[in-house]
Amino acid sequence: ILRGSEARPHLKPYMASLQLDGQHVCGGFLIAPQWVLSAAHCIEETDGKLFQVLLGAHSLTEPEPHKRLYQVRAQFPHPGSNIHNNKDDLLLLQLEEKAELNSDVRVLPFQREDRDVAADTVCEVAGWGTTDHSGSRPDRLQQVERPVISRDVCNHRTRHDGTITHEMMCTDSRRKDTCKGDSGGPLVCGGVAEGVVTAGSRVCGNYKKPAIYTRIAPYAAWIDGVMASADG
Ligand SMILES: O=C(O)c1[nH]c2ccc(F)cc2c1NC(=O)[C@H]1C[C@@H]1c1ccccc1
Repeated sequence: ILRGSEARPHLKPYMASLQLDGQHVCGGFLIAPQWVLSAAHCIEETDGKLFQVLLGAHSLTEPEPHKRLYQVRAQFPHPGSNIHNNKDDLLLLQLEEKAELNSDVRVLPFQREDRDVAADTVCEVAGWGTTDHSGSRPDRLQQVERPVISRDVCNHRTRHDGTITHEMMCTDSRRKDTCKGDSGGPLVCGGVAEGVVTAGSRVCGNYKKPAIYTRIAPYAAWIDGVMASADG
């Protein structure tokens, strides 16, 4: 998160850190007791290893009352996701067991109505991603508020030039922005997850390249289907 601020500890109890060998790779969030939603690009360099999911955390390193690292039983990248573009950039992770829900670990509802969030709506996004252009990595969860920009503005040829589909949305990236390591985290508007930070490589903090999110509503049926099939 560029030019944001430290989140109030444990006030975003849905936040997850996807880790490999104890290292934060991407964000994610709890959508059900045994399920975390993130971005498919995040598995590109895991060469088949499963993530571990840290829940209940504010600091990535300090001991905290409800902090717990969960093993992942299975990972389900959206079948349409690929390394060449940002399409269908969603990843579902089934935890080895149901997360223990408490004041620091909570499910976040996601939008099921497929309707664009109005431009200028101010949403919030959080993560343990880079906080400056030298690539500093924070220990504690950061957050920032960003206004939604319309798909037409985001698709302008000087911005993302027509690559933003109906299944994507954008927020203004002038100065304050998401950045590497924030991908997979939720864009929260009015207390509901509307988008997932895309994980394709992207310049951060440049107003000419707005932040891109995968809208969640268009994928509600896919999400429900995977959870139902895997839960048995
Ligand atoms: O965050 C992303 O957009 C993104 N997209 C990817 C694609 C492949 C992939 F193998 C990884 C990623 C990845 N995450 C990262 O590189 C994370 C490791 C870097 C990081 C930044 C800040 C703080 C901690 C760790």
